[in-house]
Amino acid sequence: MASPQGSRAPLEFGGPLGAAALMLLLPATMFHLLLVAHSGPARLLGPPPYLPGPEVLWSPQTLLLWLTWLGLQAALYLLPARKVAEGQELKDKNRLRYPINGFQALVLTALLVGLAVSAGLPLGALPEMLLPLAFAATLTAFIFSLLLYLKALVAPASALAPGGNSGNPIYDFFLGRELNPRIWSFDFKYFCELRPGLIGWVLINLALLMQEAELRGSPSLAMWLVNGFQLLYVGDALWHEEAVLTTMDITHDGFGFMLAFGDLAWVPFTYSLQAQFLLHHPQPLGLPMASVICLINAVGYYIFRGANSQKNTFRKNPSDPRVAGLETIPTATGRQLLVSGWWGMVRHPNYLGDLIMALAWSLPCGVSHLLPYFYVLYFTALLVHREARDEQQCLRKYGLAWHEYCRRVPYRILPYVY
Ligand SMILES: NC(=O)C1=CN([C@@H]2O[C@H](COP(=O)(O)OP(=O)(O)OC[C@H]3O[C@@H](n4cnc5c(N)ncnc54)[C@H](OP(=O)(O)O)[C@@H]3O)[C@@H](O)[C@H]2O)C=CC1
Ligand SMILES: CC(C)CCC[C@@H](C)[C@H]1CC=C2C3=C(CC[C@@]21C)[C@@]1(C)CC[C@H](O)C[C@@H]1CC3
Repeated sequence: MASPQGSRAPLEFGGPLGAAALMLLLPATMFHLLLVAHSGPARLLGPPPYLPGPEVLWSPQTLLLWLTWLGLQAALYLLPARKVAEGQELKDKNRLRYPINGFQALVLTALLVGLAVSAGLPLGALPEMLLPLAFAATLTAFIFSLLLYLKALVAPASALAPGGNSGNPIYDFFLGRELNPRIWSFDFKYFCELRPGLIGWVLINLALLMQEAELRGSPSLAMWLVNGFQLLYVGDALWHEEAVLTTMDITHDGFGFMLAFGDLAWVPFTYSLQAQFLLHHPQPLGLPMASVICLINAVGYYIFRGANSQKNTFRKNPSDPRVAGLETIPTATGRQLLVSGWWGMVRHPNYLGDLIMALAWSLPCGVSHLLPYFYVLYFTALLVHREARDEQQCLRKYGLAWHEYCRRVPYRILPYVY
């Protein structure tokens, strides 16, 4: 099958073999983490304490709960939005429209959960259901990716993604064939990227905090910090929801197993690992250390938000007074590249800020275990790989101008190191 660009796009993620391995490895890693976080020794690299049987993983009630959650988030997505944004220009010169109501969905979910808890909903029971819930999410991701793959068979060539159309079914199933699969105006990829997984993550964190309060009389300082930091991160992502429309996930990658599993299962069940760890392995944390950790998170957030906002403002309106004074490099596409400000320090200052925050989320868990640092390790690998993919795409887009940018700003993420 020809790629939509006419010539075949180079294979990523190790081709079909790499894709097949990742489809097994990613769910296995997620279940391993969920099991190990509960166990006494909590060894990241050790064997899981036990292998759960089908009776532990599978429960129709949990599947129903998970589908209700997806249904609730879909209903909130369909509510009137404060704004409707246009996406990047597509190959057929059209632009898709996206509702900007993610933050509203977060607030409404919080209100609904608050009401349900005050009416007696035992949210503290959620941590006991993480394994079957993660199984339901993984199953949903597999079935959903299969339906997306089939849907792409009848999609016009102009709707296909540049990457996920190699002709190898395993690779294409993993990467995703259609760029923006939709039914009417409901955009599946955009919905999944920001709603059920991200909001589910903070809900799981909250349930872990409530369970800790039940067990120990009150939540620990470490648990408060992890909850607060990650709520800030998710709230920020939903507040700046429009920015996701320019990420490679929306503009370049198809919607397949990688993103469906990543969004629906990986994010809520592994990104909540620190809070899971703290519930079962309470860590003493004094105020001086907590203040240092808050400072680290604040520095990370300052860089992350400063860099993202500077680029978004510049891309929307280069004459905006907040960015008009910055030095730029012209490119043959007519777009410019910032070469001073945050984007003149390293080529991915937003990744640096994100990584500093990742560290701050793990530090409240102490230094006795490696497990809570899984996120830092995984995230470093993800961002290094993502940065390399982005470089390739920028090189294709901007050619010589990108070479000039790399010459002027030689470091990728960490000044003078990488
Ligand atoms: N928590 C998580 O799991 C994850 C978090 N993230 C976070 O999401 C955010 C978005 O990340 P991501 O989509 O990867 O990438 P970026 O937001 O960094 O966007 C990269 C794009 O920015 C533009 N760009 C690059 N350099 C310049 C420059 N000097 N001047 C102007 N524009 C430039 C290019 O696109 P163009 O020129 O076309 O505008 C490039 O393709 C980041 O903050 C990241 O940390 C990302 C992945 C996972
Ligand atoms: C399962 C694999 C390991 C890969 C999964 C990748 C996904 C988990 C991530 C791909 C890009 C993402 C982005 C975010 C969350 C993680 C995923 C979905 C954000 C929404 C996180 C908050 C930021 O402010 C914006 C991010 C955009 C990209």
